[in-house]
Amino acid sequence: MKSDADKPPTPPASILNSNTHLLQSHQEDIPREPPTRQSFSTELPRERSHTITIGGEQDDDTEILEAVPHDKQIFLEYVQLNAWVPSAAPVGSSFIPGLPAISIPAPLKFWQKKPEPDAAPATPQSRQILYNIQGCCRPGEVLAFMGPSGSGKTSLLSIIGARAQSAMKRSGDCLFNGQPLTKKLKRQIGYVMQDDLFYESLTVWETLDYAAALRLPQHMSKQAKQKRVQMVITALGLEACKNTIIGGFFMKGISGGERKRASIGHEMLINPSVMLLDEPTSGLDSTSAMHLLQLLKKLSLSGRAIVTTIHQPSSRLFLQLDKLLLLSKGHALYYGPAQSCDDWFDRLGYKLPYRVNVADFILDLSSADVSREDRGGEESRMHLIACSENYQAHHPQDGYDPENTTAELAALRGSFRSHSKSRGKADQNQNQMNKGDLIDSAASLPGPRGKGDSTDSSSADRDVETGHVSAPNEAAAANTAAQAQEPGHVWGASYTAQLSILFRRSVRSRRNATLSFQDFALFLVIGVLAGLFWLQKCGNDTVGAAQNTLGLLFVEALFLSFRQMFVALFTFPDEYKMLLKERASGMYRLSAFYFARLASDLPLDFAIPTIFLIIVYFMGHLRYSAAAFFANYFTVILIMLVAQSYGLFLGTVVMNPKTAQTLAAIIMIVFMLTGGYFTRNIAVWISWFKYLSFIFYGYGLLAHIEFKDRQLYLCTTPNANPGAVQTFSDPPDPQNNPNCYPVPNTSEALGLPQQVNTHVWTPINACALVGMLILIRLFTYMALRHKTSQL
Ligand SMILES: Nc1ncnc2c1ncn2[C@@H]1O[C@H](COP(=O)(O)OP(=O)(O)OP(=O)(O)O)[C@@H](O)[C@H]1O
Repeated sequence: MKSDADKPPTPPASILNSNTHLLQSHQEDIPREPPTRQSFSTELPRERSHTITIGGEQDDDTEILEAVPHDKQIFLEYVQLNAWVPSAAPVGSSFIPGLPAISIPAPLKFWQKKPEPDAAPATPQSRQILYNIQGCCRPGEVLAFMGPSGSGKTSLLSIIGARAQSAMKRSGDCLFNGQPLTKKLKRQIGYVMQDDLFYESLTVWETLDYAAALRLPQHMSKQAKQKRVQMVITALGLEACKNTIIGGFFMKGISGGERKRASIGHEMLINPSVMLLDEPTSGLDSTSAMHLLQLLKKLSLSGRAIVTTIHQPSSRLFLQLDKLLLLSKGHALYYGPAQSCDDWFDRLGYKLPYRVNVADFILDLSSADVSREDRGGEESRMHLIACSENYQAHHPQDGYDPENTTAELAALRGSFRSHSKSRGKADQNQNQMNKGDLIDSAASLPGPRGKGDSTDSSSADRDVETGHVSAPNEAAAANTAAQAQEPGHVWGASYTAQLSILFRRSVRSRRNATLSFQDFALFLVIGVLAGLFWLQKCGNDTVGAAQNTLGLLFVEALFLSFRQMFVALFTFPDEYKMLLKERASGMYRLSAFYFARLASDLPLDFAIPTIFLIIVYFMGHLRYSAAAFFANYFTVILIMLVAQSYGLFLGTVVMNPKTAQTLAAIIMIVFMLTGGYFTRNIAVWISWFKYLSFIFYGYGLLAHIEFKDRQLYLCTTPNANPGAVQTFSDPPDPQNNPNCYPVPNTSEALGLPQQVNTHVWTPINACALVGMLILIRLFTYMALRHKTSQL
């Protein structure tokens, strides 16, 4: 029996009245009683025929999404999840991120100190960030992951949503209706990331419209898809900003909160059966956050399982949650009905202080910020973890049941009291708890051993040592079976539709970046300058003028390819995160994205250099013939495309822009030097470089176009040394000038590495460029596929 002194003081009437008012205003959403075990029955909610509406006065009649039919509802379980991340950069880390580290043979590691005999063991290569986490979320529930920063919420969510980074090793299972995640199921899951990734130049409407076109089923008409977009926009209160661009660092667009809502809308479009949200309320004011949580609650009530991480909810937000998993440094500190967590901690001796928000209190507990007379903060945290893990070993699904636990909790308390006496005071500064001790002590309690058996964790540890991510055999078999049963790969849009939508989106998303004034000015200025440098220096048939022309041809090839290669370096790194996000949602095929992205560059690839080429061609007096002009034009475009391919390839393989730029500069210099203009008699052992150089083939081709079947003349001036070449005073009409005589071999006279007057080199050069273009683009595609293969 509690004495009167133990009772909390009665709050003032004003607070009671305001709370009553609050409860009345949300009485549909806020449970009056804490959920009991019955409210988490294993039965899935029945199919509802009605559509649901968002709360709030103006939106009362707005349909958001249809209820999820019974056969599409998903029951989500995560079983014995452990995760490890690299704790330090691996020894011999890779020069090129993404490629395996180069291992240096031991005899060459001469700079390494010999290990001292008594030195401490080497730093472990991985750090465990999740420990035996388990639980479930049924359709109709909102499950929240809470915990201090770095406790593992995002990691856990990313594992459940199959978005974890490849660097993260993991063991355990995530089951969706008892099956591992298949690609088809993945399309029924909406995943809202912590970072809101969008194309900055697209408006909110365009963003959602393209997403709807790609993600919604093919049988839906365009009008139906647009209606869905409008519904989502209205439901999320984005009407006012629907025609505003998303924006980014350089262009101001919609606000952070609107961006977050657009992210949620992006996932709501597909009417998902499961929604996973990482910090959806961050950046929102408390009213918007409340509306969002109400919306999630309503979405759950129409047959969806909603799992969200949430950082520091207000008491109002906290009341919207059905279930809670409280994490502390990767351990579960509490798992069960959200509204019963204070009861759990109360029974373990950690009473919620009066007028303290329960969310704040439990975050303090998980940060080891709450202590008792007999136990410090860290010791309390470890004690609570052990109690929670032991309890979950007995009740792996639903966690704490307030109605049926008193005896077990009493046993837990008794066990820990005797355990801590025998063990002495734990080291409060210990960073990682000695899990073995505590679990063993908890395991000694009566009752069935659940999946939290410590032997499991030791086997998981073994997995990490071998670098292998374990998965139980049955799960692996079920996975194979599930994938075998999967009826085809159903994409939202057909392949051609994907190509067309992605092409249009790609062109639109770069409308601000492309054909900018700077680009136009760059080509105009460089074109005019180059034209002025070569004005009146070329244009007749003397060897001197031809040598000037060769310089111009080389600059033509070099300037455009330099620029194109360096621009292309950033193409895929810039869009990589977006690609990962969209591919993880199963929005389109990689090849559709790849071809659409490349095709969307083509109009500009042709348009931009045209200004430069026309100016240079005519000011530089290149060959006056339509055939020669177009041949020159298309050759330069081809050279540019090959340079662009090199850039795309480097950017994809390396991803780190700084490293990619360094490599690109080295490659360009080598290709330039071996291109045939600067160095003409290279030593044989190094001259093979030229066969990799697109400049070598391109320059050769341009020289063929310009000088093929043209008779050149070598001119001398009277009284000059015989054979002296006149570079600045070549006569305009060498054919009729007695001081000029025809050269028998144009290539030799010009010092060209290739014969211009044979029919062999033109097709060789053209084929080499086309072959390079195809091959490098194929390699780029393969590299991109490899980079995204974790999805
Ligand atoms: N790829 C990684 N490499 C190294 N450490 C990682 C990696 N991913 C996660 N971690 C570490 O794992 C721990 C959990 O990170 P996680 O992002 O899941 O925490 P969180 O609870 O979501 O934090 P926050 O609330 O601040 O977002 C952190 O200590 C983090 O540094």
